[in-house]
Amino acid sequence: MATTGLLFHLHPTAFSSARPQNATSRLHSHCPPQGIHAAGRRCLLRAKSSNGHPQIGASFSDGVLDGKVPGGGPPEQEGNTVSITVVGASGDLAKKKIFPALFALFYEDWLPKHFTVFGYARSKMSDEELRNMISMTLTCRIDQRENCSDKMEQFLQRCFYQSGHYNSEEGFSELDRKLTEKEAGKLPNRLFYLSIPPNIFVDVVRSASRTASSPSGWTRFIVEKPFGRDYESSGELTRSLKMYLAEEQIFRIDHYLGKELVENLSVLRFSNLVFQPLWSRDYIRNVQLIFSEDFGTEGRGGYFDNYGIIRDIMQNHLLQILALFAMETPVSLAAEDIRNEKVKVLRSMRRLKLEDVVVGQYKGHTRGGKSFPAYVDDPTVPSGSVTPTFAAAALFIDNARWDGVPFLMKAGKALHTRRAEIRVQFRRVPGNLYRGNVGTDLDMATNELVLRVQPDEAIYLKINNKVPGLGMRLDSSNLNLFYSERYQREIPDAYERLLLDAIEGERRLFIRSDELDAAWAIFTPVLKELEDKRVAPELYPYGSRGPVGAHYLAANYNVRWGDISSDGSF
Ligand SMILES: NC(=O)C1=CN([C@@H]2O[C@H](COP(=O)(O)OP(=O)(O)OC[C@H]3O[C@@H](n4cnc5c(N)ncnc54)[C@H](OP(=O)(O)O)[C@@H]3O)[C@@H](O)[C@H]2O)C=CC1
Ligand SMILES: O=C1O[C@H](COP(=O)(O)O)[C@@H](O)[C@H](O)[C@H]1O
Repeated sequence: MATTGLLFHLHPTAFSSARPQNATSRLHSHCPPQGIHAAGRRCLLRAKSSNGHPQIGASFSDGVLDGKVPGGGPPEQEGNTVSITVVGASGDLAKKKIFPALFALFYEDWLPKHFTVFGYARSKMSDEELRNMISMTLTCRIDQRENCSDKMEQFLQRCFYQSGHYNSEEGFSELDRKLTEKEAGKLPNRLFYLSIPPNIFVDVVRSASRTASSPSGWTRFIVEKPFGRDYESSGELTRSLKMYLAEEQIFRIDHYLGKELVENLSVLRFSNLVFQPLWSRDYIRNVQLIFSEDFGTEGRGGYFDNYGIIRDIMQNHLLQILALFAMETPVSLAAEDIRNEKVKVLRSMRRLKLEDVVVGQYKGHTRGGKSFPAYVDDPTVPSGSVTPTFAAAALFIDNARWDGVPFLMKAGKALHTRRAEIRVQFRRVPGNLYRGNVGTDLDMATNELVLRVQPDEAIYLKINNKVPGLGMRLDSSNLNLFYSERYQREIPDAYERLLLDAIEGERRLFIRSDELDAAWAIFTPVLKELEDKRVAPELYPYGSRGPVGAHYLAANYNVRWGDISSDGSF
């Protein structure tokens, strides 16, 4: 049995109201009266998207190649089917994220009524073996009214496997034959998820687009990062992909854009009047984008050494957040309007200079009798590597809104904590009546807005407050929005949102090629300089707070990292 040995993960918030009310019905056959689900998404019978707006730009006229409908397509209809092929199905990401996300979508009734999942890789596997492999990482949002194992079994029965080489048209022709069989005469739409190393992206796109494109529905490709290593190689990759695909068919994924708090950034900005007048150089002193992980590159050193932390995290995840944070108000919530604004702000950014960057690399460390390895201890990392596992950078946007405001980024592996957050430090209160009551360091007494992306999603605003009593003493307190307290529902994984959007043709959370060009233009010169000069990274102990150099960099711009309190602790 495929379900033998299934791991059932019980989620405490499994009884969430986010689930469609009628759990036994499917979206296609059972739409709520207004076509809106409890979770705020539109019913699949209508064109829908994760921004809750009808899709503009997902139409039959989109990027038509050879008379087909490559990346666009009609709204979901009863006679349609979607086939999702995970290329690189035997790999880490597929097992860890993609199959579990597909199952979560199925479990929550977000997938179309008729769908098929295929795994494709070189490894030899039967359908049954694929199902066994997938079942090891599926997690259930169990509610007592429903049997999780039934749902898993239903999902697994829709999963199949095709073995083949990545540059093999025969392999993909055979996949095409099996897809056609499963599609059972319905209008076929096909999504390929390229969960493979980047050096074989183009091989797969060439073979799959030639031999396994949908004959009459849409065909889309989700491409995983890295999208090149610099401006030139990224451009080369884009040109190669576009030899076989229209831009509308390419869904460049940055999974940080699928995270709940990142998705909420625009809501916070554009639907709250209180923030709108404050969102500029007039009131904001600096913005900090902070990413840290409490583990090293374990197992991924081979990949990582060719990229380093700036390419792995800053040039994509943190820069994407920055663009959403700093962009002007888009004309609408339509994908192209948002992406146009992101490109504009990215193109207004100054090229990053070497003097505005600090790099670090973790070294071995023993704590409490336990030893933690150095980055260069990883057998897949070349000895003497100077690849940074930590970086801090000061970036600037040369436009009217943000002129002179430092946007500080900090990203590192093997630090003391796992965290991702956005910190907005506001200016001092002019002529503050209470300056005598807030201490000598007036910068410490300014307001700070924090969006904690993970873990424990939260938004909080640091304010000065009177300590109750007859005296006049002020302290710094937080106005808190802790998600776990406010919303009794499980937050979906970023890959769930992004997969659903790709199925629905919603491109808002995917990276357009001109965005990518603009992002690389900011970082490429400094990356080249770091490599040409073999700049030695500052070593920091595994599990520490990272290189001291990050503090000097911030101090150059009169900034103090917000994740470190006045006594030096976090
Ligand atoms: N893992 C992660 O956490 C993350 C990964 N990514 C990106 O997602 C993609 C997939 O990542 P991941 O699953 O970790 O990758 P893997 O290294 O696990 O590779 C996926 C599959 O590709 C095949 N493969 C691996 N190396 C080669 C090679 N040199 N030539 C041909 N085929 C190969 C293997 O399948 P077989 O041998 O069966 O053909 C393997 O199972 C990458 O682009 C990665 O950068 C992005 C974010 C996070
Ligand atoms: O893209 C990547 O992201 C992960 C971190 O993702 P998260 O969702 O777990 O925060 C990172 O570990 C990896 O190095 C990088 O390639």
